Amino acid sequence: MNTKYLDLLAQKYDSEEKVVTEIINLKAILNLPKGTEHFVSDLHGEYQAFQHVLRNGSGRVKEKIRDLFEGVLPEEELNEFATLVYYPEEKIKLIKNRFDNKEELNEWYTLTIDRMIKLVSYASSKYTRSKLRKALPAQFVYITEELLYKTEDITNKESYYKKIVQQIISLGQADKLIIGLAYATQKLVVDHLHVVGDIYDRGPEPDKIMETLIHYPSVDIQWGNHDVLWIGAFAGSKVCLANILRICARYNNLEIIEDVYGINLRPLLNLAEKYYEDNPAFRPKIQADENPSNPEELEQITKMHQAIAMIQFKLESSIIKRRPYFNMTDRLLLEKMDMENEELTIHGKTYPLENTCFRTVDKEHPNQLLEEEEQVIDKLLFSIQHSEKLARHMKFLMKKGSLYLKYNGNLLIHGCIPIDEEGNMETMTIENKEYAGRELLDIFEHYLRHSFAHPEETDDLATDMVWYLWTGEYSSLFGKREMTTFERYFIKDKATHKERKNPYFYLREKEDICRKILEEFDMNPDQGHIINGHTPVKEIEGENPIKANGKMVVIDGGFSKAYQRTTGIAGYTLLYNSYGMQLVAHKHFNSKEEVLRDGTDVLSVKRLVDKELERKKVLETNVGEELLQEIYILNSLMEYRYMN
Ligand SMILES: O=P(O)(O)OC[C@H]1O[C@](O)(COP(=O)(O)O)[C@@H](O)[C@@H]1O
Ligand SMILES: [Mn+2]
Repeated sequence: MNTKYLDLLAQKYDSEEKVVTEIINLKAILNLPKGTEHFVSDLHGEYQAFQHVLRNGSGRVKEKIRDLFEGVLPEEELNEFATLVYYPEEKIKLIKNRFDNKEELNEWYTLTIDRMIKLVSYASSKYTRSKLRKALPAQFVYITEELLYKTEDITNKESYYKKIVQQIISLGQADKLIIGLAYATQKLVVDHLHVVGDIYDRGPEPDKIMETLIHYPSVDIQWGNHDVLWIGAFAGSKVCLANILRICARYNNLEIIEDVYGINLRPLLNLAEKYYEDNPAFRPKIQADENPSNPEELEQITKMHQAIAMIQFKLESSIIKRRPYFNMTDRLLLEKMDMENEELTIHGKTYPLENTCFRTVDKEHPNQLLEEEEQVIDKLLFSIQHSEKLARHMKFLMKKGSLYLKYNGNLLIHGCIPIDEEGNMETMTIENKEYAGRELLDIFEHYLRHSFAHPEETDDLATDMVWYLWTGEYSSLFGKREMTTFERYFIKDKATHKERKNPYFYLREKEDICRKILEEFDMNPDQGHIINGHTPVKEIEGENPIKANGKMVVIDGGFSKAYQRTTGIAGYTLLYNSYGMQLVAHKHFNSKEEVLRDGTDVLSVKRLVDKELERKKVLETNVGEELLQEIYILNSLMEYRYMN
């Protein structure tokens, strides 16, 4: 091994003891049970629901509480205690209101601190002391450790500990300690978070989800089609930009653009006011439980929605033309339609067009942007590329994200692996070279990263490719033959709205197909699973999220409120701990306030995906591999520095 490197390392480990201690520490960690992985997907801006799932660890917190206190505490108190762990600040306030005097409150403090200490101690039992210490509230590490010893039954010290707790209470620190311990529990029940795509679009607060992820100790992201749309917009793709604005208008979420990311929509509004009117097809979808905006505002949004949709359709045409191998010429709908008679022929059938808004479309050159439209989209692009907050969020998406991930033997991917009816990898020719399977995904990712690194390029292949990932036939994120956005706005007949799915979506029910895909990615098909998001599992219709004899798990049950009617539940999440995998189905989440008030929890049916015969250790995980490498290096340092 390079001695320069070892010399450098010796600055950190400057004594024999330090090296030895670290080696022993790492070896000990290798033999601990593997940490719990938590998988979520398709969050779609639903920050509150996501927070809830994070805070309850998909039911892990409740499970630990049950293990400790079931039969000891009545159900109501169990629930109340669980809620305290999820939302400690708010719950403490509510509980405190209940007491008439200090004595009662102090009694509650004493009891609660004791329970919290038991819970933290139990939740940390499979981790090292050092890990526990990191999870504890910094200012209370020493005190908490003292209290934790108590649970190891040193009864003659009883009064000493009572004193500590009393001191904490009388010094006014009890709230802080309880809050700190609650968060420590949340941190301890989950070791690593995987977000299997689609953080953005439809719901109101994707930015807050991003902030949460940025501050989360251990996380990775597999990009979803909606996420790459945002990345594309930031990386210079005007058509991706038009799409994100269109979706925000459609879901009445333009605040994200204006207020959160600070993008000025005035130019778009001016254009919209000039050319568009109210139009039922472009009124935003408003959830029944949300306050509708005032009528004037709704009309403005409806107009902007049309303005940006038309810009999108025009911009798409230029890409389709300059990239013949995207194989999308049948999507050149603006030139295919008969403007005079307001008709469009698709797959040999002619349909009337309704709710049209084609005032900016020139019959001779239907794909041509008006100069005004061009100026608007340029201004918007400038503005979006100069949003500091968006830059921070997009950089994080790039840093922690990838198109697919191999992690602890499983293959995580948002959408699909494009295959044909026989289950063979589909081939796409890009610049005269053929790509399929894993190579295709790798080249997609290569282009996406290139585009991100060159935001000044707006119509090179890499930038166009990001849009292809959003909507192309062989995109591993989209997985459908075409996106029928145009038809959904302008054609009544729902048959034209259907988007034909890649055969992957029915073939993934078969074990041999899943095994083949795992092999394509050099993974062990006996051990591995494929974990997908992207397509809502319709529990209502009896669809099973566990497919292919357990080789395939689909965890999109729809955090997105807009989709809960079709799924019947509010999302699946997956847990993978040392005992195996568990799928958790979440019931509809209304609000944090409801949980706080009623102690109701969106709890969670479990189904076993897989059960390890022997408890899995850190040694057998990705982290374990890294630790082994570290041990190897430390051993080299030991020999080089201290053993001769
Ligand atoms: O429900 P909306 O807003 O019409 O969006 C539908 C579009 O969203 C998509 O389903 C993609 O979004 P998902 O990744 O969430 O499925 C497209 O296939 C479809 O055209
Ligand atoms: Mn998706």
